[in-house]
Amino acid sequence: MKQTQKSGRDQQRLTYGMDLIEKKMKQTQKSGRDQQGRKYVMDLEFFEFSKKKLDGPMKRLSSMDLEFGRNKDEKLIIHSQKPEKVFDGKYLLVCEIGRGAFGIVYYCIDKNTKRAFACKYIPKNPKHPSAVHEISVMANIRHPNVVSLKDSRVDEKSTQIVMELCQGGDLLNRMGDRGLSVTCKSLFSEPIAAHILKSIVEVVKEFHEHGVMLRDLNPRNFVFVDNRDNSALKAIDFGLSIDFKPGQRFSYRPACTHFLAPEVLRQNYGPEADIWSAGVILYMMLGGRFPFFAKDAKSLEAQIKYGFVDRITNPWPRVSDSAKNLVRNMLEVDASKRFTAEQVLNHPWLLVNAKKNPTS
Ligand SMILES: Nc1ncnc2c1ncn2[C@@H]1O[C@H](COP(=O)(O)OP(=O)(O)OP(=O)(O)O)[C@@H](O)[C@H]1O
Repeated sequence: MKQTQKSGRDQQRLTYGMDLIEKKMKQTQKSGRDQQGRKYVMDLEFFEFSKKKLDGPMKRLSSMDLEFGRNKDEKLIIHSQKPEKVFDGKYLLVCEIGRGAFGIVYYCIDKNTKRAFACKYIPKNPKHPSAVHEISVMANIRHPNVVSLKDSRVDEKSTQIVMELCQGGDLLNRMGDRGLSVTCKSLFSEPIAAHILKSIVEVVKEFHEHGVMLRDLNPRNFVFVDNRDNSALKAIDFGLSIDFKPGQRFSYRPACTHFLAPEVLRQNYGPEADIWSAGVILYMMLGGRFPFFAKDAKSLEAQIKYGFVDRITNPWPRVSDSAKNLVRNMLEVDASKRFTAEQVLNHPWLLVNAKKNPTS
């Protein structure tokens, strides 16, 4: 009896893991957008299946592999080793769900409560000493649009962060699904764009009130809780965030150039730069493409510093004047004249549209 229950549970886990991988692979195939060459790893040993029981799933996985594997980096990897234990085995790492420059994020299960979470595993890296800051930011800033911290641990080898699991993909993927840079259409209706912008700028406001600048505000760092159109949006990844005092200036330049404010490129900036990055996201949602785009990094930087954004050609004639006004005030080259988070949240376009049903 016990055995039957156990294998039923294992089967459920396996089905879940397979679905997750298949979904991820389909997304990647559909958008063809895995420039980072991410590998999706499922730890089959975790399921404690006997060789015989694994035969079926293995066949299925390897056929998917053959179908999918156009180049080596996109291949599905079947892992035969258990990932490193986290929290002395308090959590089970099921499979990888994301990977950034510094950390690997796993789908994990709390063995006691059986609830699912995301666990970010950051190997010790002398070039990235701020993992502890990331934990303190998550512990101090509790907000409905900020992914919540469940557990954290720092040891001599790594930093481990267990947090709320968001399964709706990131904002950049969602924009890609809706034709970012492919169609000359707005990616979202104005009410949906307003709901998304409100969530983002609420996060900026909360951070700035806590004296923390996000610095790495871009659509990859906002994830949806689920796949619904009106899903809640949550900020993740605070590895580059930094505490600031009023008037303090910074010079460190993050990598994500498309979202950087002109003053960040000049390496002399303060928290106003977060609003510029949110303005770039608003522009993309309404305009269907990046506001600044160039073949090489040098011309891209020149465009950003000059700050001209097209609000005339398609789809802009169909976008409301009020929305265009907000875009202009967020993408203001002069940081001292740029809207603050408070001003964005009180802009008539946001107030009116964020009240509307987001599925409209
Ligand atoms: N709470 C979460 N729920 C679901 N997926 C998540 C969660 N946190 C992170 N991810 C996924 O893992 C990926 C990597 O996470 P994250 O951006 O925090 O790592 P990083 O190493 O700090 O990245 P970066 O290169 O941007 O510094 C994200 O892009 C996202 O797809």
